[in-house]
Amino acid sequence: MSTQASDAAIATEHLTKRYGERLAVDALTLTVQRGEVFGFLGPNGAGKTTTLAMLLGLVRPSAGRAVVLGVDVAANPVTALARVGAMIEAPAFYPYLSGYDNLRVLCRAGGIAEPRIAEVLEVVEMTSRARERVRVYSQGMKQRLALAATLLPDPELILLDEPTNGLDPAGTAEIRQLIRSLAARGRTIFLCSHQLHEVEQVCERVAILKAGRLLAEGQVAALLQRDQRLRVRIEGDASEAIALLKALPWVTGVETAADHLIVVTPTSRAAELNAYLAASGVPVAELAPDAGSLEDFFLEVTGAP
Ligand SMILES: Nc1ncnc2c1ncn2[C@@H]1O[C@H](COP(=O)(O)OP(=O)(O)OP(=O)(O)O)[C@@H](O)[C@H]1O
Repeated sequence: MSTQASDAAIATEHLTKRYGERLAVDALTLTVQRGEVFGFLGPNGAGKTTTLAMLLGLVRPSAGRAVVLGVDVAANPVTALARVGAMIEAPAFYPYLSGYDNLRVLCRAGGIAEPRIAEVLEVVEMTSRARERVRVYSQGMKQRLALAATLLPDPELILLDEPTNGLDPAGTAEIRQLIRSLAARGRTIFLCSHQLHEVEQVCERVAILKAGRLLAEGQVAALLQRDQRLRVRIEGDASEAIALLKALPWVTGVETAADHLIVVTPTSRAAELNAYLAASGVPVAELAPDAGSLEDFFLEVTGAP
């Protein structure tokens, strides 16, 4: 194992899971650095849950391996997972007990000292509602309590599978804020989600999986080439502008969108491009970096409709 892999929060090497003929995860090699918020994306059936299950030692890989916080999961599951917390399914709490008492049950089962409960309730901002029965909690409050339960043993690495499932926009924003605050406290977050907009807002890096295979991995900004695309709006007919732009050696592409052009060029060229078009008699009505969305990129690489 390389030094880089042993320092990483998660390092998988050719991690593979085969169910009979079906390759659920196909030689996945992935590194998540400590302290990162990493997004793990893919359409239904891509292999995300199977990967999570292998990271948690719940499913045995057919080949390859998973190293979590420097420890091989298959060889030393107890050591590897001691500092890992996971929120995988909709949480099951006792509805007739308070949030606090539910956490107390978990503390007893896990040998965790009770003062820790107040700390995690504070983190998820549930202190004021902790004495109420879970039965009266909203979905968002239940999710926050689930996150509090995940945080009880003070995990260094937190795996979250669709943590905002079933939440309204306000609940989603709260969880997003929580993820940010956990990252600010130095935790590593591995976030599986279909909510591309959400992933884009909290993750520095993402990996996109389809049919078990890694299609793309990298910094969100780099994948979206945010520094490489300018959005240019020309009043009226744009054909002359297109011809002029295509003639420039530092423009590598011009795409026509609904009411504007996307010019593939370093965004640092914006002023130069503006001056060039104006000098050629084509005034520019609007010029801005093009913020492509992760959703567009996702659909592009996964080939979804
Ligand atoms: N226990 C199993 N036995 C057989 N096939 C399985 C098993 N678990 C998963 N699969 C198959 O492996 C593939 C990957 O499934 P997985 O649940 O990991 O995908 P996913 O990305 O989590 O999808 P979703 O977003 O729908 O949860 C799918 O084709 C699935 O049918």
